[in-house]
Amino acid sequence: MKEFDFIRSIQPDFYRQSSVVKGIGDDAAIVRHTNEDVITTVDTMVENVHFSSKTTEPFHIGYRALAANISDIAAMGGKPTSYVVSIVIPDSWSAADLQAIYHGMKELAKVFNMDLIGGDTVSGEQLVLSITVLGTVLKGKARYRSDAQEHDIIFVTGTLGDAACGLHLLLNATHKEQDNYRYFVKRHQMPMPRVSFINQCENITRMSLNDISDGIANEANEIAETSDKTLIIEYDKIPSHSRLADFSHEQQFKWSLTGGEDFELIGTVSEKDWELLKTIAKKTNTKISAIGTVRNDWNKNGTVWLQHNHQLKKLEKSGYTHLSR
Ligand SMILES: Nc1ncnc2c1ncn2[C@@H]1O[C@H](COP(=O)(O)OP(=O)(O)O)[C@@H](O)[C@H]1O
Ligand SMILES: Cc1ncc(C[n+]2csc(CCOP(=O)(O)OP(=O)(O)O)c2C)c(N)n1
Ligand SMILES: [Mg+2]
Ligand SMILES: [Mg+2]
Ligand SMILES: [Mg+2]
Repeated sequence: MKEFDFIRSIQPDFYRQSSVVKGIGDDAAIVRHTNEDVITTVDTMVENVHFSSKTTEPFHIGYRALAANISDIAAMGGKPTSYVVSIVIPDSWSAADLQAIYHGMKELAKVFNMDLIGGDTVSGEQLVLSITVLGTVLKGKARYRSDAQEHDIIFVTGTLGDAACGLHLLLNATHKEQDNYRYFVKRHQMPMPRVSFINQCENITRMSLNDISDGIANEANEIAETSDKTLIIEYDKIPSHSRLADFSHEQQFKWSLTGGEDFELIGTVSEKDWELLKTIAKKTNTKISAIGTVRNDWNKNGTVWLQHNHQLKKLEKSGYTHLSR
């Protein structure tokens, strides 16, 4: 397929958002927002780093790349509205595979009423998919990692370690075992960012917030550092799916703390807002768990501590990192 035919084939027939003034078809896209702050985020997925032929069908490559970006919009307390896609395509990828990648993005975009408004197409050695998502939040109402305060309750949505367990199964287990643990495999391939929950939280006066892409050991440390507070997390309170108990304690420990890619939210709220947060979670069908508290301890601020087996140990920033060599 030629570049122009490809672009024509992925061009949307209509735009859902009235904010799109110009979509695909000019030198750049134009969106117009007058009453909201605009959120912009980009994440890139690279073959054999974020996905491989063993772990993801082309459909899932598109789906989870967009999900990862939408999750960052949710982590700012916003609503995703549109996305821009940059793709590097090796010769070996068929036209049908490329359509499937876009189909994966389109399916998730439909859920959140989002529009594809532009992108870039390049040929290269390795499949790379980079997505920029735009979103909106009421003026001045964005949620920052730096807003944790003393006595806050630390919460997480959903269950942790699921996606890492799914990845482990996809890389190491038989098809039969993968079928037996379809839930975990699906959590890796088709994560669902927590947009509806966070968009119902407008009456929570203050909340620090981060999404879990690299594992809570990382994300909790980011909250502790930027808020200059001490986070105390109780390991036994970290929620996990009941079937994670089929795996070893070491695996459960590693996946739930450092596995990443669950695209759940971790945040902190004041004690007085905790009941309201639980009500919102119930209304939006969101599992929510209190996993610890925030302290202001001058000689520990900027760090996270894990209460486990009657011991309090420093939880290092030990999740997934790039450029580690
Ligand atoms: N290459 C880069 N150039 C400019 N800013 C970057 C680059 N990489 C990361 N950032 C910025 O650093 C911050 C942390 O990025 P990252 O750890 O990837 O966040 P997340 O885990 O939420 O995706 C973000 O503000 C991001 O925009
Ligand atoms: C084939 C394969 N190997 C390993 C992983 C695990 N993995 C890759 S990147 C990553 C962390 C999240 O990606 P990153 O680019 O750091 O996203 P960000 O933190 O910027 O949102 C993890 C756990 C994977 N998803 N697929
Ligand atoms: Mg990132
Ligand atoms: Mg993030
Ligand atoms: Mg990362």
